[in-house]
Amino acid sequence: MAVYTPVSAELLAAFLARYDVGELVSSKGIAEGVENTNYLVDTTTDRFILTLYEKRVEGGDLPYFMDLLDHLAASGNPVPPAIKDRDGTAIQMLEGRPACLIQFLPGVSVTHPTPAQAFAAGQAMGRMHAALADFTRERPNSMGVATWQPLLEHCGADLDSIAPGLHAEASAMLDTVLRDWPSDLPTATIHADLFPDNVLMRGDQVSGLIDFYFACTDIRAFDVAILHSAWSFDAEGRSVDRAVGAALIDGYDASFGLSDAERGQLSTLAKGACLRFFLSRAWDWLNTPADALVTRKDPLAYLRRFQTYGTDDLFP
Ligand SMILES: Nc1ncnc2c1ncn2[C@@H]1O[C@H](COP(=O)(O)OP(=O)(O)OP(=O)(O)O)[C@@H](O)[C@H]1O
Ligand SMILES: N[C@@H](CCO)C(=O)O
Repeated sequence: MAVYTPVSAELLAAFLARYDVGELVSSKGIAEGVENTNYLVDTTTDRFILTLYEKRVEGGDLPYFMDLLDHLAASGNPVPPAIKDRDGTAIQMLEGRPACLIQFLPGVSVTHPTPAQAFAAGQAMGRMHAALADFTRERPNSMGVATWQPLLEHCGADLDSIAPGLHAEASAMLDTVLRDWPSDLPTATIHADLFPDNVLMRGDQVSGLIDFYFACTDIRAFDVAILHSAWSFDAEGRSVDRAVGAALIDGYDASFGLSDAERGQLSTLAKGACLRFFLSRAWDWLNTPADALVTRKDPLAYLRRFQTYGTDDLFP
């Protein structure tokens, strides 16, 4: 369960008193997620998500994320803007962490996406990219290609405690990706973490896109590659569902589209996506505090995906 920072009922009730949202009825730590502390909060008027920003989210980046959400919401994308208190402030401090009260969106995250759901997710990403074409703010990717070598070095030989020989294998993965990484593809604002658990669905329709805290300026097609690597494998990364993968790309093409140059680099971008999530998971595996209520995610699930992108042509 991702609750790094416990919030008492008394403190939460006092926090909510800043807003016109009624009084606290109940709150519950949310099991999903590894990055931030999230509570589901019910008041006498509505349901909300309370997020306390933890390790990888810098407080100084929050105004960028809030502007991005406001921009997407204004253009009809199903994203949850932060609620403003009576003074018009969205970004607060709670238990020493930056915190926001966020609109709750209905829907569920799918665990085993169908091609129809994958099409809808690809289409939703395309609509998001279309809406972001005139979003002018920029943020470097804090988990982008330039960070992978230092992160690998920080993990160091400890990687071998996860699996024997893992440090050497990860170094070889990095060499491959850095050798092939494209430098001439269009950059734009991307979500950079659009996993199935960050897409809320009702049936085959997308009802919410959440968790924009890795959003940044990077190669736009990298977002599509991240989507592909996250959606078209089983959780352990052992088997790939080509129909789901193809549906993601078809959905994206239906609402935005890839150029031939972007399409030709998807395999390299997908390997980069695997390396990024392998490294963040490996770092967390080695460094998660013993008392954190969080379920660590398996880094090897992304090593296996990387291997599959290396052997199979998943973007014919
Ligand atoms: N606005 C929202 N509406 C409904 N549910 C939400 C909302 N925001 C978050 N959630 C729920 O909380 C869970 C965790 O949120 P989120 O994905 O933002 O956490 P995280 O720790 O940043 O996760 P991740 O590991 O994906 O980076 C989601 O899977 C979803 O169930
Ligand atoms: N979505 C990521 C967590 C964010 O870094 C993962 O599943 O590893």
